[in-house]
Amino acid sequence: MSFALSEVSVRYAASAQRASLSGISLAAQPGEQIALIGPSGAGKTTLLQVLACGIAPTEGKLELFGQQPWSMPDAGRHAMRRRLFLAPQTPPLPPRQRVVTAVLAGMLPQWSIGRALRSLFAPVAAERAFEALSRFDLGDKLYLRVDRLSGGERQRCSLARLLVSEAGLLLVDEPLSALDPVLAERTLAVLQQEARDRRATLACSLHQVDLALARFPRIVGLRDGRIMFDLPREAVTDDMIAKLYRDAGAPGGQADMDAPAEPGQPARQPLAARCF
Ligand SMILES: Nc1ncnc2c1ncn2[C@@H]1O[C@H](COP(=O)(O)OP(=O)(O)OP(=O)(O)O)[C@@H](O)[C@H]1O
Repeated sequence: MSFALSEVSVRYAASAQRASLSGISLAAQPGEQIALIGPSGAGKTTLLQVLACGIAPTEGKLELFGQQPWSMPDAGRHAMRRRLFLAPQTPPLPPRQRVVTAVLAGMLPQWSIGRALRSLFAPVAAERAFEALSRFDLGDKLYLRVDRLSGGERQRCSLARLLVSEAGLLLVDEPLSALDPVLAERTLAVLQQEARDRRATLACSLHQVDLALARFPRIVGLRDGRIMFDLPREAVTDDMIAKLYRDAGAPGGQADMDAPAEPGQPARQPLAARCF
C-alpha cells in the first residue's frame, strides 16, 4: 500500500470549531492514479498535506509505505518525506533564483549537504533540469530568473521539480490552475506518464472535472471535508458531479446547515447528508 488513511480528521487551530477533514478513509496501491475533485474549501489541499506529513491528523491514522509516520521520531518522518513529493498549489519558488536552481531543488533529498551547497553556486546537474523543463516546453528558460517567468511557466517550473525528484508518491495540488486548456492537457499527460514510468502513486487535485474524468481511472469527490464518492471514473455520473458542486459556499450550504435550528424547528440536516 502506498498510503492508507483511516478515519482521519483535521481541525486547524484557527477554525477548530469546524473540521476541515472529517473521518476520511482512503487507500492507494502503488502505481494508482487518483483525481481529487470537489468545490473550493472541500479539503483537497488539506488531504494532500496530510498525505505529505505536512499536517498531523487531529484524529485517525496515516500509513505511508506501510509505516505510521506520526508514530516515528522526527528523523524517521523526515526520511519518509524523502519518498514523496508534494507540488503545492502556489509554488514556493524564490523569485531571484535561476530556473535551473529552482528545478534542481527537487533533487535535494537525494543530495549531501556539500553537493547541495555546491549546486547553489554552480548547478551540478543542469542537464537533468534541462530535460525536465524541456518536457514542459521550457528548456529555453533554464538560466532565466524565476521572477521573469509567466504564471503558467512558473507553475510548470515547479512541476519540473517533481520530474527530477525520485519520489514514489506524487502529490500534486491543482497543477493546471494557471494553464490554458491545451497546455493543461499536455502538462497533465507528462505528469501521468512520469508516474507510470516510475510506477509511482499519483494523487492530484483538480478543478477541471472533465479532464479528471477523461484521464484518471479513479475519482474521489470531496465536499465539506468528507468523501462523497470514491469510484472508477466509469461509475461517476453527471448527477453525482452536480450534487458535489451544488450550492457549495452559498447560503444554505454546509456552514448554514451547521447553524442551530430555530426553537421548535427540527434540526437541519447537513447538506452533504441530504444530497448523498
Ligand atoms: N491553515 C488553515 N487554518 C485554518 N483553516 C484552514 C487552513 N487551511 C485550510 N483551512 C480551511 O480548511 C478547509 C479546507 O481547505 P482546503 O484548502 O483543504 O480546501 P480545498 O478543497 O483545497 O480548496 P480550494 O479548491 O479552494 O483550494 C477550508 O474551510 C479552509 O478555510
